[in-house]
Order: sequence, then structure tokens, then C-alpha cells
Amino acid sequence: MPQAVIAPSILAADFGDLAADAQKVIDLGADTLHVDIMDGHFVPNMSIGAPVVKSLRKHMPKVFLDCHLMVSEPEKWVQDFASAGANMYTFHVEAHANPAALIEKIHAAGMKAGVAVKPGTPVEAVLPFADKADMILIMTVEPGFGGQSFMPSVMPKVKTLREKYPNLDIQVDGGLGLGETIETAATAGANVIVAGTSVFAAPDRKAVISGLRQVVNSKY
Ligand SMILES: O=C(CO)[C@H](O)[C@H](O)COP(=O)(O)O
Ligand SMILES: [Fe+2]
Repeated sequence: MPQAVIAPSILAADFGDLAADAQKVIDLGADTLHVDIMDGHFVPNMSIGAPVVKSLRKHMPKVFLDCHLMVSEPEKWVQDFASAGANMYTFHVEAHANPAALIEKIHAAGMKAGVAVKPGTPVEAVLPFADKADMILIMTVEPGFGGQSFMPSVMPKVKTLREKYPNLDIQVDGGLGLGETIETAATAGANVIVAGTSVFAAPDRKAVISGLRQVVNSKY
């Protein structure tokens, strides 16, 4: 299993002071930033778009920006996000008829490509793309909102992927923090850990980031 990647979700950051709050978690040991994009259509909520990524990029030239597109027309925004400075563009398999072609388009635009699945979508929907994409995201909550409860019921999807692809980056997103949730996700084989509320709301963010990393890295 690849090494841990700890990706705080800026959905839980202070949007009024975003670059500074995001920089803090990087300084405290986070590897990347997870940027949640919601269009109010694929999910029943709206968040931010490419202009915010562009501004963040200006403030943090070197930080890896992992963008999670919860949008109905993911092919529409590839160039905007590439131009804005996104490093990874993760789209939902439920939102596109030809994921392989979209992965190629994302790569051609100079970004890494991720493919996400909602909790109700079987893992078979992403298996054909696991060797083309740079990462598979198994959602551990219904996409659309931060601060929800982790769903252990999706762990068999993580296990199946890890058994078939020992070196794949497998991301989990939603409701993760220290304790039972990270233990369960890491045991199943997840190595890229998104954590919004548990990091940004913690009195000791550094301890949460290093604790998550330690649990993942103890599994291999
Ligand atoms: O994609 C998401 C929601 O759709 C977020 O990344 C996720 O919810 C992270 O937030 P938290 O750790 O607070 O659950
Ligand atoms: Fe996300």
C-alpha cells in the first residue's frame, strides 16, 4: 500500500481568510489541500469554483491542490481548473458517460485524474478505470456537505480495490478523524485521507494530521 497522504478539506476552513487558514494546515504537516467544488445540481449544495483555486494558487505556488468536482458536467471545467493551477481533477463516475475519455482530457490538460464514486454506486463502476486514473475516491458520506458521519458500509469497496491494485492511491472522503473511522479506513486499505471538520475544528490540528498519518502508515 502506498504511503499516507493527508488532505485537509478546505470546505471546513475559514473562507473569509482562506489562504492563511489553508497555509496553516500545510505548515502543520498536511501533504495536500482537498478542494470541494459543488454546483448545486450534482449535489444539493454550492461551494466554490476555479477563481478560488486561482487565488489560492497565487498565495501558495507549491501546494498540491486536489480538486473534487461534485458537478454534473465535469468535462466542462477541465481547462478552467488546469489554467487556475489545479494539480488533480477528480470527477464522479456517475456524472460522465465516458470516464476513460475524460481521464485522457484531464491528463492532456496537465493534471492528474481522479475518479470518485458515491456510497450507493458499486465499485465495479470504477474498476475499469483504476489503471488509467491516478486515484480512485471512495466517498464515505453522501457528497454535498461537510461534517457528516463516516459510513463504514462502503469499506468493502476499498478492500476490493486494494486487493486488486496494491499500489493505487485510494482516497476516502467524509467523516474521517482520529479513532475508529481512520482505523477502519486504513485497515480496509485507504491511504489518501480527506479530513475537513476533524482537522480545521481541532484545538490541536497538528496532532490530528500526524495521528491520521501514523494510523495509515502502520498498516503496511
Ligand atoms: O466531499 C466532501 C463532501 O461532499 C468533503 O470533502 C467532505 O465532507 C470532508 O468534510 P468532513 O471531513 O467534514 O466530512
Ligand atoms: Fe471532497
